Amino acid sequence: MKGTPLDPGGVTLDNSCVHYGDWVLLQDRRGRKYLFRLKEGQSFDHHRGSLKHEEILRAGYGSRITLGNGEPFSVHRPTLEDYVLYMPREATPTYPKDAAMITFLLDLAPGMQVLEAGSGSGGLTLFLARAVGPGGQVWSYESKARHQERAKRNLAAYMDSRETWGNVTFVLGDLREARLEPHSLDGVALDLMEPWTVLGNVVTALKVDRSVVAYLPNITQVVTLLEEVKQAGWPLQHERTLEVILRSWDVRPPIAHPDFQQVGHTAFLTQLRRLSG
Ligand SMILES: C[S@@+](CC[C@H](N)C(=O)[O-])C[C@H]1O[C@@H](n2cnc3c(N)ncnc32)[C@H](O)[C@@H]1O
Repeated sequence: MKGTPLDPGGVTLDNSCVHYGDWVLLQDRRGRKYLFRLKEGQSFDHHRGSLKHEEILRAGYGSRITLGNGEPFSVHRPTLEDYVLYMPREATPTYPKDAAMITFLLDLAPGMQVLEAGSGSGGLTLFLARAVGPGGQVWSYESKARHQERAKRNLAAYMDSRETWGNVTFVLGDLREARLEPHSLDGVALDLMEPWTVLGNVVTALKVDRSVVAYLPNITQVVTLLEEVKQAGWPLQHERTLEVILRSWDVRPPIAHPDFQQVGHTAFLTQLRRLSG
């Protein structure tokens, strides 16, 4: 219907349409995923046969397609989770379940200003950029040029085939030495080994009552972080430390049980909230 939320512009929205240059995710019947971009004249090669990119383009997103030997694949537009899990990396990206929870703990909304360090491979950057939207801003600090380059390329490649958000500023440098405007940030996400070394610089830039979330693989890091906060006397209140436990199931009746292979531990998320003191 014209003018409804389903068709805001009065035009038919076709979500299945794929173009050369777009990202495509092929999924086999066991759930294995293959991420690549469609290129004219190229083929997708699998140990059971190959598929011309042209055939995938004609089939479109949301379709089923078969290899010459009958092996079925479904064709999808990769989600942000797919993209971050399968994109090239220098540093290990924040795991998507944790990146999603970080945007939630920071209570990010369109138009907000958020800072992160380090950029790494740009995984968390993408989640933050999507949460604050085109009217917001992500300041992404990274001390290693090689990592920053990878993050920039991953971001550009993701945006390429989509609307450009234009809301990420990459800064090459150590966050400890950054000159940040006081009370300018709605949130800070730290995915680095020693977050307590940058907190002193970040705390004054954070607006009162807003949060810093640190992503820490080891509980010993969480303990050190909380000790350092206490010792330094920063006006930060420990809100909570949590793990995001994701347990997938294999449901193909009569089979129905948790998957035998699971993602075990990734990291702890520690949320600290800025007080006015
Ligand atoms: C685990 S990676 C971050 C991964 C990133 N969150 C992602 O999703 O791709 C940690 C990064 O922090 C950077 N780093 C460590 N200490 C830093 C500091 N003081 N200032 C800026 N970057 C820092 C490292 O060089 C590394 O690239």
